[in-house]
Amino acid sequence: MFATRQISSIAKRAFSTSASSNAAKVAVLGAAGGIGQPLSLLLKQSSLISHLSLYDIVNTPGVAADLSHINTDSKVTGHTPDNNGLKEALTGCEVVVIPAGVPRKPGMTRDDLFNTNASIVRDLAQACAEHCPKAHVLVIANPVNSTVPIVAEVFKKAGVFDPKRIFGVTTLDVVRASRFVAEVKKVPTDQAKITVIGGHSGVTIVPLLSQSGHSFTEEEVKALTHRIQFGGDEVVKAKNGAGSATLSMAFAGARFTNSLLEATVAGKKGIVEPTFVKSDVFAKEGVEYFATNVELGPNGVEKIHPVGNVNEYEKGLISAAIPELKGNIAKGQSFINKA
Ligand SMILES: NC(=O)C1=CN([C@@H]2O[C@H](COP(=O)(O)OP(=O)(O)OC[C@H]3O[C@@H](n4cnc5c(N)ncnc54)[C@H](O)[C@@H]3O)[C@@H](O)[C@H]2O)C=CC1
Ligand SMILES: O=C([O-])CC(=O)C(=O)O
Repeated sequence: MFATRQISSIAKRAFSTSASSNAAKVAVLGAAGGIGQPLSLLLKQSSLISHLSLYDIVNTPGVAADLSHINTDSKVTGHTPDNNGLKEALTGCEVVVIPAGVPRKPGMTRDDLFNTNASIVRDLAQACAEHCPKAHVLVIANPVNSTVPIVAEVFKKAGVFDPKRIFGVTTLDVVRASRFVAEVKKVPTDQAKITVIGGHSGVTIVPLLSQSGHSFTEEEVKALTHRIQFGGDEVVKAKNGAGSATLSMAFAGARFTNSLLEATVAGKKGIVEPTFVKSDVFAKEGVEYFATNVELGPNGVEKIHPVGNVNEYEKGLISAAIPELKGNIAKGQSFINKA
C-alpha cells in the first residue's frame, strides 16, 4: 500500500515537470541577479514555459532549487560555468533572456557600463549562436543601444543572424510612461497607453505623448518627457549605490517574454510590444536599430509599426535621439568587428 502510494507520487512529480508540446524551454542568463531572480519567479508562473533554465556565474543551483518547489508545471534547472553549464543551459532553448551584466551606480550613464557589459554580452551571444542559433534573444543588459548590435554582429559572424529574433527589451520605458501619465491625468493605467520609440537611454527614449489620446499642458509634456527619459536615474539615485531598477524591470521583462511566447508558442495573432530591433524606420538617417511598436509572430518580428503622426516637439526629440543612437550602435558593432 505504502509502496503503491509512493510510486504514484513519484509518477505525479515526473508528470508535473514534463514538457508540454506547446510550451518552450526558456533560459535566463544572469538568473541569480537583481533582475534575474524576480524575472525567473515571474516566468515560473507561465504555462507557456516547459523548462526554465537558469544560468549565472554564481548561485543558480540555489535559485533553481527554490523556484522548483513552486507547483506550476515547468521544470527548473540551475547552471553555472562548471561542467559545460552554459551549453547545457542553452541547448534546446527557444527563448533566451539576458539580464547578465553590471548595473549603474549614481553618476554613471548606461554607456559607462559598456566596458564591462559588452564582453559579457558578446560571450553569452557566442554561446547562443553555437548552442541555440534559432532562439529568440531578448537583451536586457545595458547599454541596450549597444548590446543589441553586439549580439547581432556575433550572430552575423557565426552565420546564424536572423534580425527577426534579436530584441532589445525597452518595455520598462512604456511601463513607466503609462504609470507616470496615469498619475498626472488621474486615470487608471489601462487608459494610459503611451508609445515610446527610439532607444533605451536618456534622450534616445522618445515618448510620443501626442498619440496618447490625452491632452497635456506644455509644462506637463516637458516634465513627463523628462521623467520617462530619466526614470532609470530616479531608481539609481534612490538605491544609492545598490544598483538600478530590478523589480520593475523583472515585471517589464516578464511582460515582453510572455508576449513573445504568446506569439511564438501559442500562435496568438496581433500581439504588439515596443522593442529595439533591426529596423528600416530611420534607415535613411543611418540608424540601423530603432525601437517602435512591433507586431510579434511565430518567427519573432512580424511587422514593424511606423512612427505615425508626431508634433514639432516630438520631431525635436527624435532629432536629438538620432545622433546618439547612431554612436551607440556603431560602438557596439565596432566592438565585435575591430581588427
Ligand atoms: N533594459 C532595461 O530596461 C534595463 C536593463 N538593466 C540592466 O540589466 C543588467 C542587470 O542588472 P541587475 O540584475 O540589477 O544586476 P545584478 O548585478 O544584480 O545582476 C547581474 C547578474 O549577472 C551575473 N553575471 C555577470 N557576468 C555574467 C556572465 N558572464 N554570465 C552570466 N551571468 C553573469 C552576475 O553574477 C549577477 O548575478 C544591468 O546591465 C542593468 O543596467 C536594468 C534595468 C532595466
Ligand atoms: O537606469 C538604469 O541603469 C537601468 C535601466 O536601464 C532602467 O531602469 O531603465
